[in-house]
Amino acid sequence: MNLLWSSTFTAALGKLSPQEQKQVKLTATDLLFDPKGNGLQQHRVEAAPGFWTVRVNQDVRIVLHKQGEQTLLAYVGHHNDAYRWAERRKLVPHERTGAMQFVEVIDSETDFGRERMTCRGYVDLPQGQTLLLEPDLPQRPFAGLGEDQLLDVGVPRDWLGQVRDALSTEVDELFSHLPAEAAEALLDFATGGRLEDHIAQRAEPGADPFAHPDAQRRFRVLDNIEELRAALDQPFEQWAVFLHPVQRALVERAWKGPARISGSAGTGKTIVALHRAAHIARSDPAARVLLTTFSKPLALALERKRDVLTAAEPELRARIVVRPLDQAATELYTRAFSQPNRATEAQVRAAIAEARKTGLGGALGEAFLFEEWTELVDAWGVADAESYATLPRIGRRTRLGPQQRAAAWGVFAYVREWLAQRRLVTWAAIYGALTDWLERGGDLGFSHVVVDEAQDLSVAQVRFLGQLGKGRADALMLAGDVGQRIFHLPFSWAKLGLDVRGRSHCLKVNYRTSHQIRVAADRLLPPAISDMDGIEDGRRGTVSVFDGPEPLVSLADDAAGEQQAVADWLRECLSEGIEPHEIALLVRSEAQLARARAAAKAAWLDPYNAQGVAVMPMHGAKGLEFRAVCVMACDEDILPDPARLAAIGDVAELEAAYETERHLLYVACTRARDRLLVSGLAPGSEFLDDFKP
Ligand SMILES: Nc1ncnc2c1ncn2[C@@H]1O[C@H](COP(=O)(O)OP(=O)(O)OP(=O)(O)O)[C@@H](O)[C@H]1O
Repeated sequence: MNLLWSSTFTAALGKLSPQEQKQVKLTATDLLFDPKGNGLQQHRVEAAPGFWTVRVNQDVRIVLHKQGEQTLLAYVGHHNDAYRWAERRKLVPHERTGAMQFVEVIDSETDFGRERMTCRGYVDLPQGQTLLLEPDLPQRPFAGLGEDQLLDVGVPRDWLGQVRDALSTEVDELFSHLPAEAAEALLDFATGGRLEDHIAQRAEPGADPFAHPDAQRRFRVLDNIEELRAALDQPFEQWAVFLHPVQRALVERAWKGPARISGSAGTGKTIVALHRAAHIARSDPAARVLLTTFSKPLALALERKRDVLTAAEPELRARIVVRPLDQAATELYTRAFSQPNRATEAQVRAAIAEARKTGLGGALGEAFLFEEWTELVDAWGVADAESYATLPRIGRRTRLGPQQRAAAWGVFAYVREWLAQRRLVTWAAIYGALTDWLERGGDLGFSHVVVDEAQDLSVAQVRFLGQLGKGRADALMLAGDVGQRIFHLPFSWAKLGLDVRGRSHCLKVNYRTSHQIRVAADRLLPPAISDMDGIEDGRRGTVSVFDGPEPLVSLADDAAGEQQAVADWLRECLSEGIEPHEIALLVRSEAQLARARAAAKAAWLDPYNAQGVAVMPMHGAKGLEFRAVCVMACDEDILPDPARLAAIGDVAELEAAYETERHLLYVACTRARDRLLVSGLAPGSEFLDDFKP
């Protein structure tokens, strides 16, 4: 017998109480041992051929679909709900694509279409008459689409009429009844995209309908008891089991060099990175994979996800090592050389200041010299005046004449000496030494490296990774979004030896953020952003898989007013069942944290209850997600941060720094799944003009 698992079962299991979930797990495990279910009470669902129910307890039933030797865990719910679910579904391969689908039976009495004509095109006049507002009259966005076009993207034949008839006010409701591939295609079309971009792969005659890429995003074969246990233990982690066909293709692809996965926030780049690491380890028993990112909290989050993904494969887990990149580099450096004594940024700044006090550096400012040191001299390991004089100043915009370079070198030589006397090494020096060491044949200890949040790599890290990627065709994969670069100014990867041109792929389905929040956040950025190597990441054509309320912008006259507005919003979130730990208050920097804490406190009578809410600067929220987010203190003189702009030593970099501030607001807003409030003091940050429709 083959036991299959469906994403609808996962979603339904998550809605039951913990006690009921436990009982469901026991019954499901019994099924694997006793597939015929002889010891279990099973009943055919008369009105739905192929469907059966299995008794879990007095009230709860698992819905199975049986076909030959195949048993599919389809749904689970309370008695009447379970039967109703089964009675309204068919499990059939799509006639055009061949992908197995649950097709909903259309029931016009109780289902889709019933609310029609109570739509927004009408308003009530005071005297009780109704006026038709022509401009807002709902359209039928899919009326002009032909049968072939709809079948090509996976719309079931039964639903062709409903799709063509649907009014623009009904499409959200419509999508919730359609298979995901069809809903995504239609949503993209309704928001200006092309249906042709979503034509589904057609299965070969006789092919297994469950093996079709679109079927694999909702059905999974369970091979053994460990897999079933792992799936039941982590029932809500859909991402661990059901990949989008595009995600799966990228995970399993063979590359001819370093590859990059891009896509706007929430499109599953991290998920692809994780599955890629697991795929490599699975397909090559000798592989040892380093899965890395830039910060400790993000690495911890990756580690937790790795454990979920490899729960049934402990051997695999041991060969996927998760580390922040700096930690991995430190361990490698210690092994190759000795324990590094690392120089802090403050020490380097102090050395520069000292050099200038001795009269070095001419008219060049400290901020400029620090950037020149960090981005260029230190990053490239420049060791003498001659090399500096002829070094192409990649990524630096202000031109320096020979005399200015000579003056600057005086300072850098001083800093090098200052660090050497104290036996201090900078991060760039650590990465530089490792780059040279790799070039000389040093053994990394990993056969493959997968990097998440790659848009925030430093120059020295990119050089190191470039060297590492030269070894084998698919040794390196990077995931990142240039629109979320918040720590460094842009620079060319290719010029540093890391060339992903022709191997860069953009994900377009957003799993995290509601359609409404994503659309508003996308307005903060240009529709397409090119990196310094000319690779363009388009945001157009991205679709979200669910809807939610419109994001709100609230500008108050004073801090007390903002506090009140945010506290009201927090209470509203709680009244909707959102837990405190599912909410975040984000601010530009540490200095505004007190404003956020005051708002959290004001929302609760008992301030200790406020502790569950995450309050942090925007930078710290990178890679995280929450059901509800309030981005606070978006004041005119806080965002963009005037201190950061003032610290830019090279005026030619100002625009890039300004864009980075904009990215930061984008990152903060896209942490929200369902609800987003952006607040501040009037007139508010200039970026908010773009955020509003
Ligand atoms: N195939 C999938 N099925 C279900 N959920 C998914 C899938 N892929 C991604 N997700 C979910 O979507 C959310 C965003 O995914 P992820 O963090 O990988 O996106 P990202 O592109 O890395 O985002 P960011 O750029 O903001 O870091 C997560 O909650 C993740 O579990």
